Amino acid sequence: MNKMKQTNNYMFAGYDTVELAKKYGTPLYVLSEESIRSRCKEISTDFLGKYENSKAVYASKAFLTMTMCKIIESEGLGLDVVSGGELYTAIKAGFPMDRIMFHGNNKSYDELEMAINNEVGRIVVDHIDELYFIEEIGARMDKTVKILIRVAPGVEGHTHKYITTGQKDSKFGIPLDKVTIDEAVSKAIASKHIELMGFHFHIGSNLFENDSYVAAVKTIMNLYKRLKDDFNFVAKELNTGGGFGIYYTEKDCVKPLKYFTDAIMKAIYDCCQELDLDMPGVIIEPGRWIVGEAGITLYTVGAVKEIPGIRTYASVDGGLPDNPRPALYSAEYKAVVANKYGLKPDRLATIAGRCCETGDILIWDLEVPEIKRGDILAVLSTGAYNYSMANNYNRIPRPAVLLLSKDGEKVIVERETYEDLLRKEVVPF
Ligand SMILES: Cc1ncc(COP(=O)(O)O)c(C=O)c1O
Ligand SMILES: N[C@@H](CCCC[NH3+])C(=O)O
Repeated sequence: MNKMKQTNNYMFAGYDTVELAKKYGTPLYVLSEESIRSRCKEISTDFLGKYENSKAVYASKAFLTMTMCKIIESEGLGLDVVSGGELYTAIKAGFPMDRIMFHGNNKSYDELEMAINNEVGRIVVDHIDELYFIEEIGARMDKTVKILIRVAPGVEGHTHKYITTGQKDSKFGIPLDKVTIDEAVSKAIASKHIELMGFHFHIGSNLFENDSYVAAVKTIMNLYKRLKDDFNFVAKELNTGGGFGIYYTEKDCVKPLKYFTDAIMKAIYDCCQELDLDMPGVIIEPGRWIVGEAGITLYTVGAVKEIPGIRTYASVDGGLPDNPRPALYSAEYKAVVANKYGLKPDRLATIAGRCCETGDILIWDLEVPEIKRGDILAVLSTGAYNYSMANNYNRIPRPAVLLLSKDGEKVIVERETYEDLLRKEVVPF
């Protein structure tokens, strides 16, 4: 760590990123432990501490390692997992199973068995078949399983269409029509091995407005009222999902957590008053909001190609394999030339990834100072859905993950090697 040195180098979490690139190589995912923890603390003060019976679970799909489980555990949050692999990571990290929320639109029977055997806190049922599976497994293991039912509330989040989930025409959740809901609820309440705690919705990801949350809350609270009248069923919980947007570029009009959570809580409270219902315990599930801005990715610039009168491409030593988001969702990022941080940007460069894929462009028309081979580029806000969505396209090994804190720097995931790429191969002749 070198806080005092006069340098043009970009500092992140108190560390000189150019030194980090030299020491650990590139591409390199770098995470600030303090930033992650400070987001968790904001959840504690502005949501958990403010509203009785509230819970927050971190959506681990955004970024999950055993170290992350430890951080989340120590901050008092729960964990949303969507697969046996995510659950296994949590188990291996010793994460308290009663704080796990197990999701998934197509959980396998084996995954449900694994979840029930490990006594996860809640299973979020996404399809009516799961109720039959849970009942059967619960009976066999002699356990009662607490569940929520996920519904698609028929609300569209304003975000990329690949990351909206709350609309009626969605693969997620049980359709909200009366026949289907009534079948699910009667099955759940009749079961000796299921305890229905309430419902769940998740509208979409990277949202900047609270209106769709409020609309979804109203829909579900009206459902709670109807279920109370028709089944004498009182929902104890409501899980309103995650999806709070973060800062990627100047275009993003970021709001504090409480902009979302206060609106959600007010809408629930108002509905309870109006419909004569008890306040349910409310759960939120942020992923990106906790870890997204806490991460950056460092690259080394290689080939710089100027096409006169058209554009300059600066290719880096990573791209689509460590960050598929621009190719998948046209996601936009900001970046700085880390070794020239003090210099005024006076030209444009398009940051290209190294894959054999025309669409492997990380950033179009980034404002930069002179950029050349050997420069270090820091792409910002890459903490969420970068490492977790990384792949080995073109047989490119995945980068290491470095965690920075006041106590020092720690490699929490080692860089993959070429041998790792061959590890599961079997040559039959
Ligand atoms: C069920 C569920 N909860 C929470 C999240 C977390 O989303 P985000 O990372 O946008 O907060 C997701 C992903 O969109 C999700 O599918
Ligand atoms: N992978 C998406 C987010 C998906 C959220 C999960 N439902 C992204 O990178 O933006």
